Amino acid sequence: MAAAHVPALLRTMPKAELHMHIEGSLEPELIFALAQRNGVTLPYASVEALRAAYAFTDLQSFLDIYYAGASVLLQEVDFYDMAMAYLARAAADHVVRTEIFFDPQTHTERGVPMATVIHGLSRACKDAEARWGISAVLILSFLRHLSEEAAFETLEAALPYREHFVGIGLDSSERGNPPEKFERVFARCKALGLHLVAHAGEEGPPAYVWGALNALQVERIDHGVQSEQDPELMRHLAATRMPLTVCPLSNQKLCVFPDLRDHNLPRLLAAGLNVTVNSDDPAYFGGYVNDNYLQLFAATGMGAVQAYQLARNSLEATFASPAQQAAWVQQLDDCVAQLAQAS
Ligand SMILES: Nc1ncnc2[nH]cnc12
Ligand SMILES: [Zn+2]
Repeated sequence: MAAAHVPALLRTMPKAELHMHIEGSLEPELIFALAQRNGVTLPYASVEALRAAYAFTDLQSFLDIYYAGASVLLQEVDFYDMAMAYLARAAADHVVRTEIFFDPQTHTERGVPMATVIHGLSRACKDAEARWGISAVLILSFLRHLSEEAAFETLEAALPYREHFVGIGLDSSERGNPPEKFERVFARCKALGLHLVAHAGEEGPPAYVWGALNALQVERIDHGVQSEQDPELMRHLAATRMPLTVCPLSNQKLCVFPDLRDHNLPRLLAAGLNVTVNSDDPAYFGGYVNDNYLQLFAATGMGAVQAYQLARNSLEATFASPAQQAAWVQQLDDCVAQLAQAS
């Protein structure tokens, strides 16, 4: 396929998004609308002033603003509206499957009931599937700057709503909060039949990726870009085809890589790792999933072969059934064949 057709392929190919925090999809306009609806006073005078504060130096500088933004979410309809706005964008980007993180502790700590959070998000997932045909499921994420005891309490509070989420994750401040801190709660979740994923190797060392694999027994690594510092880990990730949910624009905005041109995704892919492309917190990092693909490919010069591989990896790394995955891969193959014919 000619290089000129690669952007069209990136835009239209069926893909899965496996690393997106729903609270990170809150656009400044929606933050202000929800603040007004709920009578919440924001420490920013306008949408523009809020957006101007999105100049991050590292993960923590982002998390401080991200948690402040989430403070406008109070009612079930707020969670519903936020998720529907994201799902409309994802469907427009030809996302056929999204596995959405949510951070219940960010809300329950402010007195919002677990049922309010989960019912609002879950209803949006169902309505989006009916309206746009997108398959959407939820992953409950524990905040790693809080204790394992707090994670256990959160799990207990969420279990009455077990049918509304497919797995659990681990996010927030990585440095100083190694995976081993959550070994027992992950073991309990595994026994409950939940899927397991964790952020590791975003800013933290390769030892945290090993910890997520060995102590937490995860099925995917979220980020994992620091794995490149450990050749043995690279060989292990390649040999096991462990999926890595990489987020290029996030890594650029949080200064993990100085520029998208320096991003190591092309090298990870060339080394045989099972890499996928995702948006992380699209409202804060300047783009949804197609923006991540388009900007990364423009910066690194990757082509159609890599585009196909990344989309296929994403579909096959979902928690959907093998038959469903195969049907999506067939859609991907049809899309590539159609574009090749037209070019
Ligand atoms: N990139 C990220 N890393 C860790 N926790 C997060 N929560 C939302 N986005 C995150
Ligand atoms: Zn993340």
